[in-house]
Amino acid sequence: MDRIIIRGGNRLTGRLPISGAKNAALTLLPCALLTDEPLTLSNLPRLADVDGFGHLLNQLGAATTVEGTRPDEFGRVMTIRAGSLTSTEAPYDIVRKMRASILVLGPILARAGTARVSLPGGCAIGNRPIDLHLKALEAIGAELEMASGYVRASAKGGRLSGGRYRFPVVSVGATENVVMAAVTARGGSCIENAAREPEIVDLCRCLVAMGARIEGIGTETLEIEGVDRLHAASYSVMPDRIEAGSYACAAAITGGDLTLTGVAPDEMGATFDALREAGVTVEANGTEVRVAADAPLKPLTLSTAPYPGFATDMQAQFMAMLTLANGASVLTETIFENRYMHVPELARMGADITVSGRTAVVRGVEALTGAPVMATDLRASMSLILAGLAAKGETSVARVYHLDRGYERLEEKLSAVGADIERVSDG
Ligand SMILES: CC(=O)N[C@H]1[C@@H](OP(=O)(O)OP(=O)(O)OC[C@H]2O[C@@H](n3ccc(=O)[nH]c3=O)[C@H](O)[C@@H]2O)O[C@H](CO)[C@@H](O)[C@@H]1O
Ligand SMILES: C=C(OP(=O)(O)O)C(=O)O
Repeated sequence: MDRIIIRGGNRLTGRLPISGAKNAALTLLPCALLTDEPLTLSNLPRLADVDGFGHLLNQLGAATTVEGTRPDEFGRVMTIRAGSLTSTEAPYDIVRKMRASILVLGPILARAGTARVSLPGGCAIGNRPIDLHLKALEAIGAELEMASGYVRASAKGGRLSGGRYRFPVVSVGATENVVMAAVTARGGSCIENAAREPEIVDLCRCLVAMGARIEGIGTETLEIEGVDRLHAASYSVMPDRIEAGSYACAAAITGGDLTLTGVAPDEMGATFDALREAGVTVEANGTEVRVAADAPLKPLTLSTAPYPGFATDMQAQFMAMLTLANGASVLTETIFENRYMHVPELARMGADITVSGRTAVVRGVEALTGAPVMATDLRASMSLILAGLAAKGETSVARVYHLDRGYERLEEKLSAVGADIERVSDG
């Protein structure tokens, strides 16, 4: 198993390219199941989850071809052609490893009139139920049956009817599933209290490029007019706002000066606001953003919330950064009940953090010290990398496969801007 070794203390400077967004890629890939014509996605990040999703599409009968495989290139272009579906089932083994596979439920059901998808179950960061995915699909004409850990969905008369659904709480995944299912329904749909994350906007724009009719994109009410069929399209995946935020924290925690390239600054709202509040310089110029810090960081009070609020996917990275702030910060996690697993690992590096329920109080310390630590989930892993970059001495981060789900060529990007970081394989 691989580990990442960091000898901390280097100030990061230079230009760092941002990849395509994992969380957009994983909802754009299943769109290919909605048409028998090819969907070409560019700026796809090279990540374990994207490869895994490609394999799932293959199992369902889609052919995939990939360009851009030169080792020195970032991103890839994948063309997916789902001429016909040879299977309508997403099995437990795949869904268990990659939770985003639940996002094939809506598209398979829309395309084939029936789908059988394993229930994902819990995961390290929380329970992650899918009841809202199912209720929203029911509202647009799905009939559901639960048996042996699977959900079997079918559309009355072989095609979804469309309908109205108001989410009781905002759900990114459930909004994605129901939108993909509704675009080819017989009638119209109205989805209220829909998630407004930029990744949902990316999804809707891709579907529109494929011939879907969607009004209200980027708002909490999506009006969808079902069309008989979708067609071929080419679409470029949006920049990864969480990767950009993570490297912005890397600049801040090392007192560095990084220019992030290939960013969509308008989608970075709460992350950049919080960095500025901490005293970090954030200057956007087109698709480039300079992030620089030269004074001790100020403490923050932050609470995670759906977009445009402060993203849960940034909570762990900010916590690492705030361990070195000049005072006490208060972080509240409102989306996932168990997303503080990085806390004991950061404490092993000298951080002073107290968790009580959903709230963590982070008291800034003078310095962190390197230590062997264990990654527990994707963003928790990044928080340990950030801590390691600033710590005195050597940090060894185990279970790097979590990072490989969401950060394209992390050690290469960081060493190019001055980090002393390497990946070692223990065989
Ligand atoms: C609103 C939010 O910040 N969503 C995050 C969530 O998306 P993801 O799609 O995984 O999760 P949801 O947005 O669906 O979950 C939001 C909340 O709704 C609850 N819920 C969800 C679905 C459901 O059927 N029933 C239910 O009760 C969840 O437990 C959670 O408390 O994790 C992703 C990966 O970290 C992040 O990129 C998303 O930003
Ligand atoms: C937890 C994350 O992703 P996933 O929903 O794919 O587990 C994340 O992107 O932070």
